[in-house]
Amino acid sequence: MAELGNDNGGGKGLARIETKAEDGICHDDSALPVKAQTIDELHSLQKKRSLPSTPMTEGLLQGNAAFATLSEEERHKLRLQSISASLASLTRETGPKVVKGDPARKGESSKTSAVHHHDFTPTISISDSALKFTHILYNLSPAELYEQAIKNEKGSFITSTGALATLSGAKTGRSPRDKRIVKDETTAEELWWGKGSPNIEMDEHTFMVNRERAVDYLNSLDKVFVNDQFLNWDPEHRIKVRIVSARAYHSLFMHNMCIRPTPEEMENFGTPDFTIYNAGQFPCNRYTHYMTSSTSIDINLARKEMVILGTQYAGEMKKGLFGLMHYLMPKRQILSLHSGCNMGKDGDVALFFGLSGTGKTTLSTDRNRLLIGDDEHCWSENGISNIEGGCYAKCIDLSMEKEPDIWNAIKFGTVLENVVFDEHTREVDYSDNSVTENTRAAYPIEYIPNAKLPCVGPHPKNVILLACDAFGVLPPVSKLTLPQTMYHFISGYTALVAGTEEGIKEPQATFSACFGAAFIMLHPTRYAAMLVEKMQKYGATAWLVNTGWSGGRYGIGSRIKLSYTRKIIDAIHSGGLLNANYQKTQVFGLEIPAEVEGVPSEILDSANTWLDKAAYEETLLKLAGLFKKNFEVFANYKIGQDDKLAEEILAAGPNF
Ligand SMILES: Nc1ncnc2c1ncn2[C@@H]1O[C@H](COP(=O)(O)OP(=O)(O)O)[C@@H](O)[C@H]1O
Ligand SMILES: C=C(OP(=O)(O)O)C(=O)O
Ligand SMILES: [Ca+2]
Ligand SMILES: [Mn+2]
Repeated sequence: MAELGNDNGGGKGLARIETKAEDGICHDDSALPVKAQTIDELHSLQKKRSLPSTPMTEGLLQGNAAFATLSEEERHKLRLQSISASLASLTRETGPKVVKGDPARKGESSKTSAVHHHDFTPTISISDSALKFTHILYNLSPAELYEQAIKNEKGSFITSTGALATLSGAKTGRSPRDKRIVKDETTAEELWWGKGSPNIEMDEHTFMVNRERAVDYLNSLDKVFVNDQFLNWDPEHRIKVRIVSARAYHSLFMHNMCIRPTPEEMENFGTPDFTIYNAGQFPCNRYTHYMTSSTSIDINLARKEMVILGTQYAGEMKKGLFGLMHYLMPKRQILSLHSGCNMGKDGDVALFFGLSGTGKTTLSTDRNRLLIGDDEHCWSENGISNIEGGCYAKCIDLSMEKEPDIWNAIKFGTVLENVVFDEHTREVDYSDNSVTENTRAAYPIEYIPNAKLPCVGPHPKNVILLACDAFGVLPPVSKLTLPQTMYHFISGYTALVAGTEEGIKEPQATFSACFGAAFIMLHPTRYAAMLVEKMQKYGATAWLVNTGWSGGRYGIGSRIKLSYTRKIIDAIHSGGLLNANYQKTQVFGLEIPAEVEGVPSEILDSANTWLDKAAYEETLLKLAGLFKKNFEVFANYKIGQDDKLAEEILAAGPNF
């Protein structure tokens, strides 16, 4: 065995290999050694502390004047106190002791300012849980949330394009039957209750039982995530929301979906206007009054709180907040809309209404236009504003060719829910529905290259009602009169196919008032009246677009090609379609154009596309009957100021 050296220090170990800088050999050794004395110190050098946020100027602090005079440290302390108060429960009356930062990284954070809340006299005896700390992971960045998710949440992986793949658990869609709204003296008067309404009541006490269950669960954890963010890009009507959740997946989802505050806005956030407690991993107690399953989504408008138990589907949070906006905004004469929205280069704005899966996200994301938002908007005196800061796209069968902008948005920072990927390459197979048909991508709106920032625009020129008609009888496009617009807006029709099992399944007609009955709080006619008033005032034209079947119902015909639908939408935007020759259809009385550039004319009248004419007639009448039956509940309602309008709307439905 060769000798390694000659200065063997008395058998204490291996001899040192001598390297001399001046012999010109070991160049890679010539750099200065690291400054750190220990491994821990070395690791502490890896992460640079974020710069303190920009000094505040007077103007930015309107309404938060008290905050302005405080030092950075005092503001941090106030924030922790506010979070502690958010997490107050019966066992810990003033909230837990909260510490900023990850418990796994003890001593690393230079700002572990804890808030101890035990200088009060407890009215009930302290429990063990009251003595523990809850670590708060406050407004973490996407990178930090990735690390948290991958370390702690099963089913979290990085995909080949850098997105965070997550599993939402047993629930992969919303649970509207498990949603409850607290009925108190005020909401009993204000909200829409009873037949057809999405608002199922619960009492204040039961809400508190569920709230306590959620808060106790969250407080029992070592750490919880807190997001402080905004809703609504209209600065006059911005709402501050706080989301407390147990999963990094939920925190990243809301980071993407709500409006992200700037560092200054974060410093001066103050008290939230509304708080979500997402304890989705933990079930509700089925023995609690009003509960019919282990899932409960509870909204208390008086307390400005929402509690989630028993479902981890993240869309529940975004749509819960949408419900809140449907309550708050009409009080300010602002119309809240379940719609996508985009704007042409010349400033022409279009709204896309439609139920889930009808194409709001797909069609509002358009290479040639600026994206204002894909799902939730407000129409005020100031024009249109997006409520959210991100998009939530369906990804089943997503392809680069058909939807390039959505495809490219699936990168670092994007949450990919319930998709299936190759275990080695981590390439996603968008055609795989093994987990669910409702696979989703949530990304910040700026991931779409032609997003309109800030997400606001002028009053709309076109209002497009989307229906995915699996019966295959509605025409691909028709121009609507104002009463027809109201009729179809209040009806809120779409028909999807029930299941994904083999074999032909009957299409299921769905009627959802205002194209979003699950989220509205007031009677549909209240929103409809506002829509009429605004469309008249600003001269908008409405269109009904069938993004569903043609040539026969589901199982016989086929879905209208996305490329044709896009051509139709192009013709609406350009104004060209206004000049087409129109002809009225039977039964529904819809005005259909003879020609649309780039679309085969024979498909424009659905009757032409069916081989079996008798089956067409029969299916048409069947659907018309379903419309009629659905509208019965609205027949006696007044819309707007004059009675004539209500009559006209009723007459604008199918006639047979
Ligand atoms: N003709 C069409 N028009 C619109 N979408 C279509 C069409 N054909 C197929 N699709 C698919 O339907 C789905 C529409 O979903 P999405 O745009 O997310 O709906 P929403 O945002 O209204 O919930 C997408 O997966 C899209 O690719
Ligand atoms: C998130 C949802 O919205 P949409 O399908 O309309 O995009 C939903 O309805 O659960
Ligand atoms: Ca939606
Ligand atoms: Mn959508």
